[in-house]
Amino acid sequence: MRKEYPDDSLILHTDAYQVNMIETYWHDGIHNRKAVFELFFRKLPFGNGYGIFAGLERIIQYIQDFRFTDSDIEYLRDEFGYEEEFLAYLKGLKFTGKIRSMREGELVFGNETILQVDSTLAEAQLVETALLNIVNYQTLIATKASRIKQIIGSEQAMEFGTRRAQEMDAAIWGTRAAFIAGFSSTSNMRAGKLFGIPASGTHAHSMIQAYMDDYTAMKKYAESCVRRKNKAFIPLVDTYDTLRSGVPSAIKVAKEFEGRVKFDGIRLDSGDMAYLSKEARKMLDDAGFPDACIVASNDLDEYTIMNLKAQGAKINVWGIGTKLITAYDQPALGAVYKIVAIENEHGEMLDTIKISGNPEKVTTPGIKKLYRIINMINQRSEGDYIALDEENPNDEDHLKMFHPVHTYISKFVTNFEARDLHHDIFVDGQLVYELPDIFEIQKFALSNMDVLWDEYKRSLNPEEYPVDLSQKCWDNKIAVIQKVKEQVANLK
Ligand SMILES: Nc1ncnc2c1ncn2[C@@H]1O[C@H](COP(=O)(O)OP(=O)(O)OP(=O)(O)O)[C@@H](O)[C@H]1O
Ligand SMILES: O=P(O)(O)OC[C@H]1O[C@H](OP(=O)(O)OP(=O)(O)O)[C@H](O)[C@@H]1O
Ligand SMILES: O=C(O)c1cccnc1
Repeated sequence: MRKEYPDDSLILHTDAYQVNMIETYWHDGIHNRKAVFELFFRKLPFGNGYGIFAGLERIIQYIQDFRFTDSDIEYLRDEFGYEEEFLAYLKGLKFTGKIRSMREGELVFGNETILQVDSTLAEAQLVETALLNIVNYQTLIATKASRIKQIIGSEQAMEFGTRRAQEMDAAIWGTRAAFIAGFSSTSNMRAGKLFGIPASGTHAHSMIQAYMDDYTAMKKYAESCVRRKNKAFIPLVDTYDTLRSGVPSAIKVAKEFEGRVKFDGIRLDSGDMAYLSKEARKMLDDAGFPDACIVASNDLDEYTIMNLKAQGAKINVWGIGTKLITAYDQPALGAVYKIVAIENEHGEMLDTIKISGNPEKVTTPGIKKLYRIINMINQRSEGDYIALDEENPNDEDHLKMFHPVHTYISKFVTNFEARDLHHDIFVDGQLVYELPDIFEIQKFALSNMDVLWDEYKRSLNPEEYPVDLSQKCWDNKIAVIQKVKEQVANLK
């Protein structure tokens, strides 16, 4: 019979190759050398012009819990036969290094570092898989949610996706990511409990079916709303016949319960939602409920919403599930985690590079900083600027920005502020960052949109936002490439 182990830590939420590599380093005695890794993606998802970073809260939890439990060690011993001495080393392992990261809700673009891990080689390597797992999913969903929110504008977006999410973790962290990007609520009560996101909802068709008719069900539901704190009454009107039975019953019950429930509106979940919403709007207005909203749901995404708006649909609250929470049109973000510097046997840090036949896949060596160059006249961003650690663009009074591949595309920027986008999260293994509450993170994410020109925000064919290398960073990259080439040429 298979031996069972308790699920009591996340440290083995990693690829087996990470542990194999660490064993290699440990045996060779280089596991405690300093190493710096950077996490970034190359291409924005959904053809969008910007991304929204999410995932830091879970990363903090993960790093704080970063240790091998007895059962982890037992599993490694039983299944892989690692040496006892190595297992003893693992047992004592904790995260001792530094993590710098963007704040959640930050705007992020291709080929720029979201997060930098500066620690021992072993520690920095071991966290790779989990960090990518967290950032790839949450950033993808935050970006999808932001795309949808851009189309919705100031109207409310409710997150309804839990039942369709790729399992429970995805539902919880996905809905949090959606809230960061500007959604107003979650249907998931656990997410409400854990993160403080407003949890709210309407009801399902099953309730109408259980009572066999719209009016009876809505009346019973209204009675229940009276007993609840917020008194919100939003009946679903499309179970039998939206305009003949659903909306009239909703109006009748709302009148009967006037003053006792808050008739926030009705929900439409099928049929021609442009037509039905316009007709329902007239009926609600004529009945004296001009403030009652029309909530729409059913396979919505930014495209359908845009289309409904173009048809003049009278929808003012949008319930969005499947297509958001599963990132339906692009189910993965390709963030990677690359080593950029490593300590040698003399204690010096050496820059490292990964060369590829594909120029886009050549990494940028060296420990770097990332700045957003804000034009102080219009408060808009001129682009992002990757500089070597020792550089500070704020010391310059005019900054040359040039395309990192097509270098002849360049501009000089004056009267700017270079904002360092990375913040210390862990220093010497200790958490030094206080995570803002979820409302502050959302506020930050929404305010970031103001620094972007509209050209980067449109959902179709946005302009490419500049992510440039400083001259020194670019020169360093070329020099390291040259060095590697010479090294390879000298091989016999
Ligand atoms: N006026 C409209 N213009 C564009 N798309 C619409 C319009 N009305 C509804 N839709 C979208 O069309 C799709 C199909 O709607 P429909 O009501 O036929 O759903 P369904 O899935 O067949 O119904 P049900 O959920 O009851 O099974 C949904 O994604 C819906 O959001
Ligand atoms: O379509 P989504 O964007 O994923 O939004 C969530 C959907 O989940 C519910 O449907 P479901 O068929 O599960 O149940 P119901 O219609 O009977 O409530 C709800 O009515 C929405 O249509
Ligand atoms: O509250 C709702 O209306 C709701 C919640 C989850 C999924 N569909 C609808």
